[in-house]
Amino acid sequence: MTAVLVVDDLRKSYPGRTVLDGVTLRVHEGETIGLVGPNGAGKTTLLECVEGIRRADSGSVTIAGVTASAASAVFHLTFGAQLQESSLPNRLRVGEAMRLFAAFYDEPWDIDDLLERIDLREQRRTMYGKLSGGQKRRLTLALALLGRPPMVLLDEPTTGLDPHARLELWGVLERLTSGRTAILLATHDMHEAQERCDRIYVLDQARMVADGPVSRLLDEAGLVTKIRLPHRPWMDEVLRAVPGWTASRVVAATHYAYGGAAFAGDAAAALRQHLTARSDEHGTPQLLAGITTGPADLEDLYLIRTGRQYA
Ligand SMILES: Nc1ncnc2c1ncn2[C@@H]1O[C@H](COP(=O)(O)OP(=O)(O)OP(=O)(O)O)[C@@H](O)[C@H]1O
Repeated sequence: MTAVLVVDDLRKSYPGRTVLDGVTLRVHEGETIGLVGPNGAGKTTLLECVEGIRRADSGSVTIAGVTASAASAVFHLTFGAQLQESSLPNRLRVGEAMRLFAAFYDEPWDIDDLLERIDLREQRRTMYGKLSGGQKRRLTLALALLGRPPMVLLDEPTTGLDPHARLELWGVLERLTSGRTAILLATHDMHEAQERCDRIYVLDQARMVADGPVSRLLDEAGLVTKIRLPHRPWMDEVLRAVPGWTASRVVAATHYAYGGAAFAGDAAAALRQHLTARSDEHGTPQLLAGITTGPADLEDLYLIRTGRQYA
């Protein structure tokens, strides 16, 4: 597979703070890649360095073989971007915005066709300020893709949208990229990232702490099965005796115990056995009734890799 975006050993510091500490990343043709990480992890800074609007201290960024540079018109044709603050003048009409942006490109998308695909044909004469949040987001996404770039960068594109508007936006993205355009998506929505992305990069405290397809990351981290049960102070001691247990997370009075493949089969039964012994001792029979078992997901991996609670 051809790499469209190549980021190598990117470093960026602000006075007294390192924001990117040797970040390396690849996005290949047609891939949808998720970039996740806690607030302040450096995601926006990374996207800004990729777009050439922020200069890194060292390292390199190329898109479609062109080196990132704010001044290079050729570089700006290699990608489209929908940023957190993407916005247009309130009085600009939908059709006017399309024509304005189309003028930047040699072979832009046909405007009527594009309006149809983003379901804004009837809003052609509507001013940007009068559109709903979902319509605004569909329009700015279409403008990012109007020049048919090989790559698109999206910074939290669905944040603040209701579930229908989110689905509509994903529909638009699929219709406009058709599996050809490389997509880098920064998001806080773990379910969306798991469902939509081919691979995930987890950025935490300026470094990439995990990268790969979600199923492989979960497997490697030993996070296949999740058992949820009421927490007791002696729970870790009991779990250490259960084969396959890899990690735990405690939130308020709930204990989340994780395990790899070996944990999946009889772990809940083994756990029940261990707990039965302790339950008698501690008089907590309701513990057994509170056990639920299910698959671990990207949110679990994220919380464990970027949280400060380790097993
Ligand atoms: N121009 C700047 N000067 C100094 N510090 C900055 C500047 N821009 C960002 N930072 C700091 O760099 C760190 C990373 O910020 P960044 O916006 O890249 O994180 P993020 O992962 O995108 O966060 P969020 O998920 O909240 O959008 C933060 O601590 C932020 O305060």
